[in-house]
Amino acid sequence: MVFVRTLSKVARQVLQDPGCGIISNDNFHSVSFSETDQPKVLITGGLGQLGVGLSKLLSHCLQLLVMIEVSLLCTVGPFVYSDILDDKNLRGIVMNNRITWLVHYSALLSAVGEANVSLARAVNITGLHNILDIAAEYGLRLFVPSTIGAFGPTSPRNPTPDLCVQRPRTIYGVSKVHAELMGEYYHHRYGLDFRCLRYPGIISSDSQPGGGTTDYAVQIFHDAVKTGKFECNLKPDTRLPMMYIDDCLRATLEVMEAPAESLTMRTYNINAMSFTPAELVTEVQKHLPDLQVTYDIDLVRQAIADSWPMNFDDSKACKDWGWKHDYDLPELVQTMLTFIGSGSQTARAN
Ligand SMILES: NC(=O)C1=CN([C@@H]2O[C@H](COP(=O)(O)OP(=O)(O)OC[C@H]3O[C@@H](n4cnc5c(N)ncnc54)[C@H](O)[C@@H]3O)[C@@H](O)[C@H]2O)C=CC1
Ligand SMILES: CC(=O)[C@H](N)C(=O)O
Repeated sequence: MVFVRTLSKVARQVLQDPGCGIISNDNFHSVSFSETDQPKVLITGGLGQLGVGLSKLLSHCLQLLVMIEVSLLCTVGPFVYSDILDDKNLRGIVMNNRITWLVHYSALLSAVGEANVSLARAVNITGLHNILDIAAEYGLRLFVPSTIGAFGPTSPRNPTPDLCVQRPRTIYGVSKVHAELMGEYYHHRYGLDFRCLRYPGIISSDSQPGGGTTDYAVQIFHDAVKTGKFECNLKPDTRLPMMYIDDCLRATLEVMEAPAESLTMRTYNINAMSFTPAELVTEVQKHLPDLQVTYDIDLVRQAIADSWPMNFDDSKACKDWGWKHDYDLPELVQTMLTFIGSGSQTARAN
């Protein structure tokens, strides 16, 4: 049970250092975070792929976790309805819940962003402006994820370093470069405690992917288990950096907890593995040899993928705050099939 392993790792950390995770309403006095206060975490985009993962993880350690969503459905934790564009409402949520850490996951991903540029611009850019202002005003520690999508065809692709040309060709990528730069600007200008990781494509079993270019690497597991057939929308030799969600969430908590003096930058690449659809199929077929795979290329997604990094250089994250991934491709596939396989058996039994 790999997920449990990650949970217990975080739980262990929390027990050893009460300042790093447990929330107590009793001893909370200030809205500004200090090393002795315990964080109260607000997650925006709480029902997305990453928000579900992080809120599940933190709900085991934290007594208060607030999530913001555009819909009223709720899985875990206290839950607040709000549009990221409604800055007045956001301010009220932060103030009333005495939030100290904000994890800003609300966004439109790369493929859906291209299908609705004006909405992506509003959510990813105006939404970010709201979050930055509120975080600066209330002295919050702010995490905003960036992505491999923040690079473009003129960036070095194999490997892609932290600092290089960034000229993405999607509204998603443009909004993420904007987020990196605005966060760093607010840090230098106003002292905002802004922290940002560039995630690879994230793979998880307990929610559906939200309209990205790397979605195929999640969908294959669901289709392989349910139907034994998978139609891939990227070419078989398209190489992209990927990461299992447990590694991604652990990296996020580690960078949030890192002492400020250990951070020589505010935006870091993180890396785990890098594979093509063909390599992923081969690994899945080691467990499900009857899996049939066909290719029907989505031209929009393919063009995006061809402009993204093939390998990510995360040496700065390793050096500054000790980042190290746990999952490589074989463990990822084994874990995904175990979770999705057992989930579908339970569903069939019910
Ligand atoms: N999943 C991945 O592979 C990667 C994700 N990221 C970043 O991580 C973050 C979370 O990604 P995912 O969870 O995969 O995305 P997702 O698409 O699964 O979830 C995004 C969430 O944002 C919410 N949202 C959209 N419009 C909103 C609005 N107006 N107000 C409030 N909430 C709104 C959606 O309801 C959804 O729950 C995003 O910022 C994304 O750019 C970065 C790199 C890779
Ligand atoms: C890598 C990402 O940022 C996301 N999964 C997408 O494909 O848009």
